[in-house]
Amino acid sequence: MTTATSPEQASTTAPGGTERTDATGARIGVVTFPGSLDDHDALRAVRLTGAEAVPLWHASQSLEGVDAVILPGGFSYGDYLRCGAIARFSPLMGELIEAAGDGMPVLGICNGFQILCEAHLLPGALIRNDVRTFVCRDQRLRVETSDTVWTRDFLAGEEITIVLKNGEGGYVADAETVARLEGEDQVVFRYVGPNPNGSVHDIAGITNARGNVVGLMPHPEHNVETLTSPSVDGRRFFSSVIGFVQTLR
Ligand SMILES: NC(=O)CC[C@H](N)C(=O)O
Repeated sequence: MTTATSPEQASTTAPGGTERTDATGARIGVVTFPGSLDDHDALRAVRLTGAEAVPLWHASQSLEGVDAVILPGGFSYGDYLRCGAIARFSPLMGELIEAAGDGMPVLGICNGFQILCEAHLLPGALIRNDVRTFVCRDQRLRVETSDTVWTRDFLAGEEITIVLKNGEGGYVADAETVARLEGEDQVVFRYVGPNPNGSVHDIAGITNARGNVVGLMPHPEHNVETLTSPSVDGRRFFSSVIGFVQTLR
């Protein structure tokens, strides 16, 4: 356990640890699948914003009492079949689907978003970028709604910069689903400027109807420190959910 008195100080703890920062009392789990890449950055971002970061293993059947869960980016199961198609059947996903149904906050980042779609916690699918190449860039986004547990600390209409890096980021869904997402305020993020991957309606991220499950292709966990990033806009994803968890206490 760290004796840090601020989230900044708490960020000096080693990656992968479970130290409680005591800054907020929130416990946020990050699931590691075989092939996950960004789990350590997600754990670090959680600590940096003042919550306890809890590493969760995909083959476990316990969410260890966490308040919220992040499915991180990467290449789970080597992207075989389709991105996220195998990870969706990991034992922990059964627990996660049940917990999400009960209102637990769940954030899927890139490969995590792909897994959430494969698990039908979010509608639609992610397909190969229309440019047929892996895209990696600082991406301008518009926050379309602050009415989710992961975007409470943003203003609707605000523009932010978050890293985008994927090969299969084209969001698709049938016309009826897209109309429902648009009509029910479930499009959470939209690409600003040239569409980087062919996503329908420039959609970069969506939420379920309840606003507790959010998936997006860009990577907020990489935009939390000025040393490595042109923006720290990613921090507010984590502060949003921490604030939400605190309202439940
Ligand atoms: N950064 C990621 O999570 C990549 C996701 C997936 N492997 C893709 O290339 O689309």
